[in-house]
Amino acid sequence: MAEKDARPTNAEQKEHKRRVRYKGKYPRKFEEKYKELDPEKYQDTIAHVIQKGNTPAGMHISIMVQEILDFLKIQPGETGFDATLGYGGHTKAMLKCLDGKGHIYATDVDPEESAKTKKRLAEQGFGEDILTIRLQNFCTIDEIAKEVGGFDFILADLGVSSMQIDNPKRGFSFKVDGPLDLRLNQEKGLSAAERLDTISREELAGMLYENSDEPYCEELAKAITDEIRKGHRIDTTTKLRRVIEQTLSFLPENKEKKDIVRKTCQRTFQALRIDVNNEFEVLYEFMEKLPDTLKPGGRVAILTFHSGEDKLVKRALKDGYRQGIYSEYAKDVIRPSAKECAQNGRARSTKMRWAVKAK
Ligand SMILES: C[S@@+](CC[C@H](N)C(=O)[O-])C[C@H]1O[C@@H](n2cnc3c(N)ncnc32)[C@H](O)[C@@H]1O
Repeated sequence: MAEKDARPTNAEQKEHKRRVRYKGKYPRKFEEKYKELDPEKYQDTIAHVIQKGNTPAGMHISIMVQEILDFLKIQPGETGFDATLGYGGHTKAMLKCLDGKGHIYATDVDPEESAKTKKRLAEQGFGEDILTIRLQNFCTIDEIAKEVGGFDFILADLGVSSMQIDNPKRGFSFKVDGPLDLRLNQEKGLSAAERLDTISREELAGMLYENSDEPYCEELAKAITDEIRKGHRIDTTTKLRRVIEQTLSFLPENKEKKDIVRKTCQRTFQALRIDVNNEFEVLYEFMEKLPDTLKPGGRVAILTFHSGEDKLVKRALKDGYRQGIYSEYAKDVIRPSAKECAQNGRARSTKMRWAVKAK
């Protein structure tokens, strides 16, 4: 049998209206990812994105959850502290161990994300009877501990959440264009762009070296401060990335160059983020106060994401052990499994350390 002619007839052609331009199956912009931005409502889409090894927009996949729970051994009736609430994934896992008895106090400095997490957890049955969320820096842990009589367990999952990294308005990622902000709380302090406005070449080189071990710190500091002195403000993520690319243009054109540029961008953004949020200062203060906030036999687990953080945590726990404050501490770091790293690329740089307060 001959196939029917699929071409349109003259009449059909006359009626033909121009189709609306096909925008593509997937939203390109962060704000258009409506399904992912409301993850609890679109569970299938979210499961699919996670299964492909990606983190859905507006969500954070908690790292080393089982390893943390195995170490903390949370019992119903205990009182805990989650220093870094974020999306609340770890908080929720720890709350489940309480089985309705006990309490968790959680802090975060991000007003935008912590409000969303508070609402989400309350809707899932974790209201103020069992969970208290404070918009506070974790270095104020001593104030909360004093109020509640100390903690049986503490978790700190340092750094930034995926929601913060993925939101272009926050300026954490060099991969998308946005204001060069990098503050965990955009309502307080100077943005990274404002910090660069007045920084000297020497101070910037020192910041890049101290915060990220940046090998091209001198070249980058010169290029960035020269650009600003010429009146070209570096106030977007793209502008900073371009200066970095230009500074490294002397590198031979080979397959390693792309990787070097990417890593230099990562380190530069990290150094600025550490600086504008005083990350080392507050972590140091937290580690100093930590022993007095733990009850005898209390457990603490800390996840770090770069060598500066890890060194600081390791030293504080080791010193505490030597002084007899901790009865045990992690002499070696615990790493996420290969399976977890394959499923969540953001887990690859994670190191977990722990300690137990002497009785
Ligand atoms: C890696 S995320 C935590 C993710 C969380 N554990 C989860 O499972 O969803 C780190 C969070 O800590 C917060 N944060 C970073 N430094 C902080 C500080 N000094 N005080 C309080 N919160 C802080 C960030 O705003 C971010 O939300």
